[in-house]
Amino acid sequence: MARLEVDSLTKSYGGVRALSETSFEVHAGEVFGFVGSNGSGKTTTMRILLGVLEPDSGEVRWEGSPLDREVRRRIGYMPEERGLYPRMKVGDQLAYLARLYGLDTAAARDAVEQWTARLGLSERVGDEVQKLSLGNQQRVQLAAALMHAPDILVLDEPFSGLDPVAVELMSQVLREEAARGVPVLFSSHQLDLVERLCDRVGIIKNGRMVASGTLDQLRRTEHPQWIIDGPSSAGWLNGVDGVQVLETDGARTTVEVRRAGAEQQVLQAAMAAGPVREFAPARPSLTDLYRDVVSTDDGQEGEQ
Ligand SMILES: Nc1ncnc2c1ncn2[C@@H]1O[C@H](COP(=O)(O)OP(=O)(O)OP(=O)(O)O)[C@@H](O)[C@H]1O
Repeated sequence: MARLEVDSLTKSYGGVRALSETSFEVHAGEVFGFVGSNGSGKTTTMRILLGVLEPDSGEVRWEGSPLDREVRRRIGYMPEERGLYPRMKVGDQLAYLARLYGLDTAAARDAVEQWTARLGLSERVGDEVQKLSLGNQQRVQLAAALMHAPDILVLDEPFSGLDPVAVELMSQVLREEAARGVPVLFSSHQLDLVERLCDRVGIIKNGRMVASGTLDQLRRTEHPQWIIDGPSSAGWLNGVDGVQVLETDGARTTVEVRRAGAEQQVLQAAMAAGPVREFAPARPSLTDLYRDVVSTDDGQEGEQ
């Protein structure tokens, strides 16, 4: 299957190490969410993908071969610093970019019409970009990335600052592009949105990819969590070894099980103390998983 492979990228800016052996893959037809704190290396990775920045070592491959100029022309990119000409009209701007990507005049006109309609910009085609709201400028930026029906989509924080309707529209468009077979890579700090939209997620910390996979793969941690809705105060747990209480809220208790099979003893202890209404594995959200992964002290803090 076609895939975009980011293989062991390392990059420093002077003395600042931005990326350390960062690796991950985005498969054709999947939406991949790239998350990490400010300054963790997402934009640097994307710029290397685009070829505007050279890595110190490592490479990026598409269908098994290093990315060359031809493949890079087939990438649709939405940069973090939105690169539109403020005084140019929306339609002219998009047509101009489409021509740069090699479309002829008629194909460029069709692409402008198609994408301005799809992104709710038909009424704005004749307006100068600078007269649009920031959210609408972002829609134009997405249209610009899609003009040439790209083979790969790379979007740096495409959702930041969008209202819920625009978020929904952009999410649909990204899913449609993935359904067309395009690998879609985007960065975001909106973890609930990433959880809803993505097939797989990569978490980067201090320039290192510290976790990647589907949500279920990320949830399969060494220490599963269980929720018990039953006897209150969790005092009944005293005496069960290999279990840590993470949260207790009256009758509802969440525990982390650190010894294989200990959850059965948790259940027995709970039932011995009173009626149990629910006993189930917890499904941590991406926000929970992210907090765990990012707060783990891996000794890399401050590494140069
Ligand atoms: N042009 C540059 N010169 C020097 N340092 C840089 C430059 N660009 C990025 N950095 C540093 O590299 C590290 C990674 O930055 P990068 O912009 O890739 O992070 P990011 O994950 O995209 O952050 P954000 O979520 O804030 O956009 C940071 O420490 C940043 O300060």
